[in-house]
Amino acid sequence: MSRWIDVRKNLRSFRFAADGIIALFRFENNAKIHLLAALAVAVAGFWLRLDRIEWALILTQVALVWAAEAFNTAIEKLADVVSPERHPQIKAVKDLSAGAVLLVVMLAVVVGILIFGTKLLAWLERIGWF
Ligand SMILES: Nc1ncnc2c1ncn2[C@@H]1O[C@H](COP(=O)(O)OP(=O)(O)OP(=O)(O)O)[C@@H](O)[C@H]1O
Repeated sequence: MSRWIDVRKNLRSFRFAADGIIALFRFENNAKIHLLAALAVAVAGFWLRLDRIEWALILTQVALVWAAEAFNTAIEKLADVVSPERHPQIKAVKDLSAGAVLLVVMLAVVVGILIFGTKLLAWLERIGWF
């Protein structure tokens, strides 16, 4: 009788997924920028002492941006295999996919401003800037 959960198969899938994440941050320029941005946000988060809910919101935004970038990269690679030559539909597919990343990034910036903006203002007030 086959086992209900094949742990070895799960572990193999996990390794392939990890390979995908490593390739994303190793070879994709935009993903590298998003990684650096997330590191900067983490430093700012520790510096401004975010609370648990704020960390949860920020980390959710980081995850959304990274996941969107990974999906976009996958779609671009698939499109390049399906149609190495230029095609108007491939243009639409790639533009939509890139647009999805831009939407997520723009909303992440808004969330970042909402969270860090008030913290920064409070800090500036504390050090007597106004
Ligand atoms: N096969 C294609 N047919 C039509 N338009 C394309 C095609 N490939 C890319 N484009 C257009 O170019 C934009 C950028 O695509 P992409 O990020 O894949 O870069 P690229 O032009 O293929 O060059 P590179 O792969 O060197 O980055 C897409 O959003 C799309 O507008």
